[in-house]
Amino acid sequence: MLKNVVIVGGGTAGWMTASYLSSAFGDRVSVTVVESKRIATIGVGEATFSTVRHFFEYLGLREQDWMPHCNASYKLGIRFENWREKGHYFYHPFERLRIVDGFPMTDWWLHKKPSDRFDQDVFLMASICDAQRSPRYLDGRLFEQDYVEGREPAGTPRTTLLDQGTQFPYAYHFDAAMLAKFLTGYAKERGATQILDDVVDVVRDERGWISSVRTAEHGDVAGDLFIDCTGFRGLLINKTMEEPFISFQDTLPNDSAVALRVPVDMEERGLRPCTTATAQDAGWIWTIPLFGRIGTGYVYASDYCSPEEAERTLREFVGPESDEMEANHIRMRVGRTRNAWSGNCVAIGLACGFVEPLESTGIFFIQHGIEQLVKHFPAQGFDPALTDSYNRSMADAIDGVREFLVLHYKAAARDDNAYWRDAKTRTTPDGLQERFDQWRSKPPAADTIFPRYHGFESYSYLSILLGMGGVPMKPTPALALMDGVAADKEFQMLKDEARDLVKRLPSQYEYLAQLHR
Ligand SMILES: Cc1cc2nc3c(=O)[nH]c(=O)nc-3n(C[C@H](O)[C@H](O)[C@H](O)COP(=O)(O)OP(=O)(O)OC[C@H]3O[C@@H](n4cnc5c(N)ncnc54)[C@H](O)[C@@H]3O)c2cc1C
Ligand SMILES: N[C@H](Cc1c[nH]c2cc(Cl)ccc12)C(=O)O
Repeated sequence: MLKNVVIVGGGTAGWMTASYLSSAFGDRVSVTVVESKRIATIGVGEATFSTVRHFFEYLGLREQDWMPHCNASYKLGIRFENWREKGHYFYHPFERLRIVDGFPMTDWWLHKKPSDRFDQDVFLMASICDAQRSPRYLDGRLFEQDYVEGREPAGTPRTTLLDQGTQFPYAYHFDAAMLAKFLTGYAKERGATQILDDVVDVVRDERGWISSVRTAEHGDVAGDLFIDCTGFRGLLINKTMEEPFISFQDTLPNDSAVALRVPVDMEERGLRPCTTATAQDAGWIWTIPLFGRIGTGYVYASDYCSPEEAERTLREFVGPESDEMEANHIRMRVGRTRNAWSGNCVAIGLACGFVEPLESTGIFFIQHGIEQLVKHFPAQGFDPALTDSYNRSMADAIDGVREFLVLHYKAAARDDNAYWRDAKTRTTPDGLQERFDQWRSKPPAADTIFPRYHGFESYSYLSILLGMGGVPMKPTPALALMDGVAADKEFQMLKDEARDLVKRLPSQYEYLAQLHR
């Protein structure tokens, strides 16, 4: 059996991988992380998917075990601002749609139009986010009793439902560097070895597979399986194994970012329980509220905006609190490595692939890559069928998210400059235009979205299409022939429940202040 795993890279990908493998295999597999002291991690990556809770559960970690160490807060969804026109906003929440008489509430919304805020009419989360409420009561109970959480107390045999479509009502925001540090401790306590050194060369055998990585001061580090977590560099998978990188630049032009970390007085400002994506002249600005500061950054297309202009725009957006803060300029490699697994080398994290963080998918790709690696873990012989299956799963997840992100720009009603007008006519990934044309007549459903697992369900597509406002959606004809009484009752119930929850739930600041105490 395969015994020695060597991970190169100590960012979020490196230490998430080391933690998970140490937790999965214990001392039956040796895990070594080689990370440079000289090369910085990307320094961003702070909002997640709701399925990240399976990662922490698999490690036997409860929220109170890790959140206080990472300035973590809750994310009930994403608030998209100014994508339709200035002043307009809507939410894409972690909340499935209720079904009435066989149709999702968005279909009934298109038919009855109870108000101009579809998100407030069909989701509870929109009101909870607007009121900056916590998803948990001060005694820790979750607002939505339907969610049976903690089925297995931490530490017993774990289940990971990542690809079985659990829908938990929230995700997290956390400080990426603090999480990597926390997971370093977790992994080392469970036997992982950390070597702080630069990999300066890679030794390959006669097959071209990696036999060891050569470090500057600690000699050669041999292994059976090598995990490339070196970020955009792709030191092992691209540079050594020569796996080509497929650029998505033709369909997703945002290739740059400038980020700031800004301390804020949360007691005074409050703590919105969601990520905000505010459209700009050449991209969009993220605002991620952590406990004690905000993470913010402008993701933009360098064809339409210079780094200096982007930094000016970001500082103006944030205001005087940003004056003393140093900006972190980032060039993004958008696309994916053709095969994440080649020979005895597997790329996880930015080395595997990346699309702009509009739907917080970077850490989702890492988690998916790790979970799939355990599911496809090789025997000594490395069965090519396992490698092929792994590569298909990773390619589908990244290609599916790419298509979903392109949809955001095609569906955005904004057309007030070349950047937003070009977004409507730019090349689309194969298959999207046909699906797009279908959705004009019949709203997206499970069988008409990207067909393979990529983390999103049809309600996410409906949220974006209805929120962005650029694609007129027709009501479903059948609803005009039905009495609709049950739908009216459901709209009223949603309104009553939302009002009641806003009244009863604590503010997110109140809940987190207690948790971080
Ligand atoms: C602007 C931006 C915003 C983002 N926002 C989000 C978000 O909100 N949500 C989300 O899920 N994802 C987000 N992401 C993606 C997320 O940041 C990454 O997925 C995550 O940080 C993983 O990075 P990594 O560990 O793969 O690479 P990195 O953080 O770049 O780490 C690379 C590691 O490799 C080491 N290394 C490199 N070369 C060598 C060498 N020769 N020898 C030894 N060590 C070496 C470095 O020292 C470092 O430790 C964002 C990305 C960008 C660019
Ligand atoms: N796997 C789903 C993906 C998902 C569902 N709703 C949202 C909302 C936002 Cl803001 C990001 C991702 C998703 C999940 O994580 O629940």
